[in-house]
Amino acid sequence: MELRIEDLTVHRGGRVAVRGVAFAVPAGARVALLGPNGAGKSTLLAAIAALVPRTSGAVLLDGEPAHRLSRRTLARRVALLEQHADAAIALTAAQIVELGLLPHHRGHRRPHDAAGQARAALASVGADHLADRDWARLSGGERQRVSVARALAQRPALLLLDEPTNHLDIRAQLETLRLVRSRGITVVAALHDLNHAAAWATHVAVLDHGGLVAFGAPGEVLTPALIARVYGVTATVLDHPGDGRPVLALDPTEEDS
Ligand SMILES: Nc1ncnc2c1ncn2[C@@H]1O[C@H](COP(=O)(O)OP(=O)(O)OP(=O)(O)O)[C@@H](O)[C@H]1O
Repeated sequence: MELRIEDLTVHRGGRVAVRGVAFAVPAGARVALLGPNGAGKSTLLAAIAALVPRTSGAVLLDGEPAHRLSRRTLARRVALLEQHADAAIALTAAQIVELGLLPHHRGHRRPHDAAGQARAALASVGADHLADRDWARLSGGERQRVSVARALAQRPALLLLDEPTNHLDIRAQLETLRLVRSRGITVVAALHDLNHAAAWATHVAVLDHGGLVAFGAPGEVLTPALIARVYGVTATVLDHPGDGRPVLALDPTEEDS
């Protein structure tokens, strides 16, 4: 799905959280959404999914304004993995994943192979062993894997991920990013790890105080000057000895250390 964001402004709690953001990516792009805490990443993701109202501007999904689509149509096309999953739900992991199939139900009928689809989605994130466990009793990382499975079970054309590697061990982080890449769908992921962004994304969008301060290919955007300006961190960009992709070595700047 092609994603186009036009001059998008969003208020939260009476303050501007996203300010005049505009960028466009073709179908199949992987966008790493970067920026310090409070920069507006979660708000932008929620606004793309039309879960928070826009103040002005537009989100176009394959050219159609998202705010004109019905909830059900949106849910069939766009999945959002939120940052903080609600733990207080009395369902098993498999039942949580089945919730991802809801937009594809016909009327009130659940697909006949819903359980199989849920198990397959769990298996794809290496979490089939969790299927019958209580969601509320899973560890943070286990819950994160199940949430990714639920989002994939939704079969979206646009996948929005808010810190998808949160709580995951390093292997699970890399596998999760590889898994969503293998789907070939458009993905926008808020990330804090600049090296994950450099290795995984086709495009990088950097937010600061709600505004878009840089957008482009990772190698063009993730410069020491940009990283110092936005994060107050000294970066040295190295070439990965294997494939030459940029690898960032990071240190706090003098005044922040
Ligand atoms: N529900 C809300 N009500 C009021 N203000 C909010 C709400 N959610 C976010 N904000 C404010 O909007 C701004 C952007 O927050 P947002 O969560 O989008 O940032 P973020 O880049 O995702 O941050 P983080 O990296 O810490 O998750 C912040 O100033 C935040 O305090």
